[in-house]
Amino acid sequence: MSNSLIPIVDLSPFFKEGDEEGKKRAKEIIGKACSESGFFQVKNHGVPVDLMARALNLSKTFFGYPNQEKLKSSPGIGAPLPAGYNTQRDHSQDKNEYLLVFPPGSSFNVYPSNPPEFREVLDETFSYLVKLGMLLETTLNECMGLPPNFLREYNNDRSWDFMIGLHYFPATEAGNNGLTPHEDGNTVTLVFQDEAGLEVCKNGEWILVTPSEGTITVNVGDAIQVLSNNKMKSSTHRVVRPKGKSRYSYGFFYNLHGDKWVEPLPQFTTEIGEKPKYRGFYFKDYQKLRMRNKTHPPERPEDVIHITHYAI
Ligand SMILES: O=C(O)CCC(=O)C(=O)O
Ligand SMILES: [Fe+2]
Repeated sequence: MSNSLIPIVDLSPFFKEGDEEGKKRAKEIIGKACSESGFFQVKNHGVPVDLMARALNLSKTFFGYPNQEKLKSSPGIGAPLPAGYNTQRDHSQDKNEYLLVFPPGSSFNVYPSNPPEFREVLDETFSYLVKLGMLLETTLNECMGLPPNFLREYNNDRSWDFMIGLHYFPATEAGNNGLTPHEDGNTVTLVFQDEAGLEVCKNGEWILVTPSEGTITVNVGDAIQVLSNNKMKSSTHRVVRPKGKSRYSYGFFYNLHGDKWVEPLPQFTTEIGEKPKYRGFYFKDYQKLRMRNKTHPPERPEDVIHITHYAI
């Protein structure tokens, strides 16, 4: 396993005037990656590298606290997803604990009060990742050949974006699963990690994403796959826990507001004479079904809800 199959895209041309050639090159790599595996990495992405390192270090400190302290930030009710500190149920195959936050200022958020600077760093990291999500969405818009700003205008409400700080327990004799193979439901996910463990499926093979400082991995989610009628691929990935050490990561989910209607766009169906491969749905219904997979894991794996639930 190696990650030479996962392209690393230099985004610096998007942060300076004039480098049209550099932008074009980056877009070509991104377009190809999104239509093949739905997965690539980015560097020079505008998110300060030292901020990413601080966020990882602070989450290490937080998850190292006794449960009593962590449980002080247990989720309230009413949010689309449980904001705050969460553990997996004992029988869950996913062996991690996590802290979930919505955008800075969201009334759903339940921040830990310790370590004291954690809240500010979470908010700052979130704000940078939103900007990166927007840049990648604009790039995808172009790769998909959509009218300028189409995705930006469709996905114009940022209140359902969320970020999770994850702590995976070290692998044991009993198993090394961290997260079972899955696709993300949203539009675009950004991940950074301190230890290897994230693997992506390409042509039926699992490829390890080796962490390198300052690099962010990007994967396309189900919403883009549906809108593009499968032109873009929602990446299948999993997390394998390393032996003898904990693993920390952040996942940022550039999302859709729950009231958005998701269905294959005419550009990928009627306008080119192709049948839609999915029926339409409200995003909140899909997100709820996916959350239920976690809170009430079905006994039979075939009963876990995936995007195929809406396939025609
Ligand atoms: O922890 C990671 O590296 C990936 C997390 C992930 O895939 C997810 O939360 O959906
Ligand atoms: Fe994921």
